[in-house]
Amino acid sequence: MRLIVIGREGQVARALAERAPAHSVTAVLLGRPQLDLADPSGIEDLLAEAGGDLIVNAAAYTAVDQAEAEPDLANAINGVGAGVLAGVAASMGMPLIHLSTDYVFDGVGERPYCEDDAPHPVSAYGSSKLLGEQAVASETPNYVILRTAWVYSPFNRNFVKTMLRTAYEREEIAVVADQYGSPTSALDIADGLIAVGRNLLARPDETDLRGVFHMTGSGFTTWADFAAEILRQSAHLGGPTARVRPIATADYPTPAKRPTNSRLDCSKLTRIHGVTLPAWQTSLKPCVQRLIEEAQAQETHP
Ligand SMILES: NC(=O)C1=CN([C@@H]2O[C@H](COP(=O)(O)OP(=O)(O)OC[C@H]3O[C@@H](n4cnc5c(N)ncnc54)[C@H](OP(=O)(O)O)[C@@H]3O)[C@@H](O)[C@H]2O)C=CC1
Ligand SMILES: Cc1cn([C@H]2C[C@H](O)[C@@H](COP(=O)(O)OP(=O)(O)O[C@H]3O[C@@H](C)C(=O)[C@@H](O)[C@H]3O)O2)c(=O)[nH]c1=O
Ligand SMILES: [Mg+2]
Repeated sequence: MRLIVIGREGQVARALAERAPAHSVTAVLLGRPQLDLADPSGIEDLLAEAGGDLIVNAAAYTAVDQAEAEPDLANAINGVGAGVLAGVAASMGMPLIHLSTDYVFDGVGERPYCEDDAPHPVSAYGSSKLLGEQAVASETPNYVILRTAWVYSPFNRNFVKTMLRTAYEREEIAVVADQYGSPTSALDIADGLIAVGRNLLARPDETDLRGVFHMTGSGFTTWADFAAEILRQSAHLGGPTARVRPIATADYPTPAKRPTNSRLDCSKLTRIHGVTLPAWQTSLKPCVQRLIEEAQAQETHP
């Protein structure tokens, strides 16, 4: 299986590149400046040149707060750009796996969200990602949208890296304790996505395998408890640590509103694709260890 992955430096893109060989998969990564989703002319030529069995859209405008100030750019990349890519996938006869987010929901509901619950984004980023879902579904029937959440990895920017970096500088970190969700390792997403991709290629006419699926790490937590676990594991491994002070969302004002309940019900993915991601705490450990080792290596060999 040969994957064409859009997004070169992103967490999921880099995780796919790292995990592909273990699955005997080839991942070809395309990104800016050659391929810009905000300027989708010429995408078809680039994809034809890359050659592949399946397209993965792992590129997105992901700066949640910044998106409030530039919603048009977020919509162009996450909405229009995603749709153009889906149209190209359709015309080339390839399935598309597109990544989406828990932030398409308002988070007001009390239980984990299912795939057919009505989306209702409360941020510009969430709205742009919902536009993308709708654009993908209108361009091709041969798609899987994987909604994931709270993604972390050794790559790019994410909450785990922010907490470890902050712990080097401070003794206490205030973190919101009233938003619930599931931290998800980009490396686990890569493993799960490759399994989904194999199913799509093996059974090209099976409509049940297509559509929207939720895919997060197993179990739920809050950002504050996630932070506490990151710093507990770090301390245990000889890395930086800090106290976590649980605070309310109201005490951490941000430009973008986040859902209170970001929990996603992932049972459809288990049932239809046979994919279940590990418990969030299990996958966190090797990531924290790797980040600490990378930081230590940099200190010793500057
Ligand atoms: N991060 C998270 O917590 C979550 C992410 N998701 C979704 O998962 C997917 C992957 O996210 P993640 O790996 O974390 O993303 P990252 O923020 O790590 O990376 C995003 C990638 O998109 C690329 N990109 C941005 N704009 C464009 C553009 N105009 N044209 C081409 N490429 C562009 C960036 O390129 P460059 O390197 O050039 O900037 C970068 O490589 C996205 O769809 C995201 O919405 C869903 C839930 C949670
Ligand atoms: C850094 C920091 C954040 N927070 C809060 C803010 C926010 O509510 C929460 C997480 O902060 P972040 O900036 O990482 O959150 P955010 O960028 O909103 O993360 C989101 O990114 C997009 C791309 C997604 O799709 C979502 O699934 C989600 O992962 O923690 C604190 O309370 N204290 C802190 O020191
Ligand atoms: Mg952020």
